[in-house]
Amino acid sequence: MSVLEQHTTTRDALAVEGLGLTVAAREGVLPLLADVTVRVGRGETVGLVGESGSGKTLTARSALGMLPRGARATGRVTAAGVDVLAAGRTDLRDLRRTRVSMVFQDPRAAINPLRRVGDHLTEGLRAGGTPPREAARRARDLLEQVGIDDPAGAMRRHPHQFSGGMLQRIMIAGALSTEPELLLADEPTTALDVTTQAEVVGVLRALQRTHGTGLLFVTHDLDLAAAVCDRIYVMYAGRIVEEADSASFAVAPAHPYTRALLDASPSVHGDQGPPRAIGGRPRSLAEAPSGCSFRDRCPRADHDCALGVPAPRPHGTSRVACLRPEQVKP
Ligand SMILES: Nc1ncnc2c1ncn2[C@@H]1O[C@H](COP(=O)(O)OP(=O)(O)OP(=O)(O)O)[C@@H](O)[C@H]1O
Repeated sequence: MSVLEQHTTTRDALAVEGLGLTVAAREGVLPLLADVTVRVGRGETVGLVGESGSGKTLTARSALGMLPRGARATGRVTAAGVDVLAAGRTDLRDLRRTRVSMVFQDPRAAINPLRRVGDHLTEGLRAGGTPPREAARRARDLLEQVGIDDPAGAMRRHPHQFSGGMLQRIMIAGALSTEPELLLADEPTTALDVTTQAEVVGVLRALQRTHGTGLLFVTHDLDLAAAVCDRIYVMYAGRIVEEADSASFAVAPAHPYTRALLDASPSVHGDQGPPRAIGGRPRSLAEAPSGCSFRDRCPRADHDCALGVPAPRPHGTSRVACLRPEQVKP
């Protein structure tokens, strides 16, 4: 059986199970991710949040088999039914072309400026065997769905003729053109102003729901994650430290790191006074202390936290990797 055929109707759009990632560096083997487990159901929106360098992008890219050069991976990554870490080049190419798409932070960096928008939008479909006329019709439909006026005219224009927000809408249309099972959106609105951000997120969510696509939404913006996602994973130093549904995430964070992130966020923490920056600086997995990686920045840490990496365990409606979780509010 080909790896492309290893699917059932009930499987998740994405299952990252115990993913570990290392790269060879001058100073030796450098760990980047450890025991990362992330699941995205079909049609579900799942957030991946954490400070810069926590491993969000590496985790998202693993779904496409886009690992850093020379990286060694352990664990299992199944995206749209494909065993990504075991898949060969052809299977990975097919996966990226039709079943899993990605929207990046900066649309201008992700589109060829010399090609017309229509060529960009139809290439995935044409590569999958859709006749050119049909591909063009589907692309115009999608442009209409993402709110682009005069879709036929837009198809003939070049990227520089659109604003950043409009171009990101076009990228979203392109990413969903092949009706993928999974969409990876890595900080898709960070480069946009706040009003445009809200519009683009609205478009993304509406289309994702219509198409039943699983969405992994990578962001450092907790407000946005809480507003957009069904469930949220919190990453710190290359590990998942908490998994929560978005309703309990903001009101009852379980991991002290999640609490600290919320306290540092301008508005999620509501009426608890001005934002408080997290003391110390974020660690990479390689430089994290032994035991719990967050313990040198954690107000609740004690000597037990140095003894080993806490295993994730249920806590209220969340799962948390902490020996001293926050009190869950009733
Ligand atoms: N090819 C590589 N070689 C060595 N280290 C790497 C490589 N790629 C990423 N890293 C390191 O792995 C860690 C996680 O990187 P990643 O890009 O996933 O973080 P992130 O959470 O997405 O951060 P940001 O929000 O800044 O994009 C960082 O410390 C980064 O420097």
